[in-house]
Amino acid sequence: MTFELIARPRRTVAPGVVHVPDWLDLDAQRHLADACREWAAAGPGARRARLPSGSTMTVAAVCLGWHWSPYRYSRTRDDQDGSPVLPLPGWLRDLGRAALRDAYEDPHLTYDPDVALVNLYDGDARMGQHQDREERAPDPVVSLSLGAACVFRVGNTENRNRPWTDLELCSGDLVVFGRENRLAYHGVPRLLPDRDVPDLGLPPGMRVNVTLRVTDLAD
Ligand SMILES: O=C(O)CCC(=O)C(=O)O
Ligand SMILES: [Fe+2]
Repeated sequence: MTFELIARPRRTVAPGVVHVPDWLDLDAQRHLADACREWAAAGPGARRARLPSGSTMTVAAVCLGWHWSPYRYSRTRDDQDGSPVLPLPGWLRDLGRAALRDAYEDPHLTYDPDVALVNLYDGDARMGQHQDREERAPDPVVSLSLGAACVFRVGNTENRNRPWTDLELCSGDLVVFGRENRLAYHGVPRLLPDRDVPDLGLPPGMRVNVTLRVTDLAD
């Protein structure tokens, strides 16, 4: 298997939006992928959420800390069997804080995410342009990608349309979006299944994305 020989540079895509390629080394990717596999298999498992329009998302997801279903958070898996949401482990919160500090190049930033969404993409799965706006806190979103590469589209804060910037996210990449672009529309228009992928024990062609956020909600 061949890998990129030329390092991809870190990039500030827009104010508050930073892409750090290869932020997770291979061991860290394997550790996170193993955990995602366990979360996706626990209890009622990952599910493709139903949208208010009646259609079903093509991405399957499992949540930690708070259960997100379109378009609200709850402590129980309300669109599944009603069981309690899985806990958000401290090590993942710490990983998110380290990611944010690296992306924003400020080792003193505080960041206490209380929710993680684990998204599982395969085949034709995609995610339309949307805002992450069910959170009460203004803190950034931290996104970690594993497995198959994809196009990640970062748009503007006004609407789903242009201007936008398309990034290629590969396994181990970090994206942070916050500050004046915390509410930027974003999405995943397609996977890039032809790219080389490190062996993380994921099914062939699968992409996993973990986003950490601060809802600041109370029970
Ligand atoms: O899969 C991604 O990279 C983005 C996921 C996302 O936007 C979300 O979970 O709200
Ligand atoms: Fe999102």
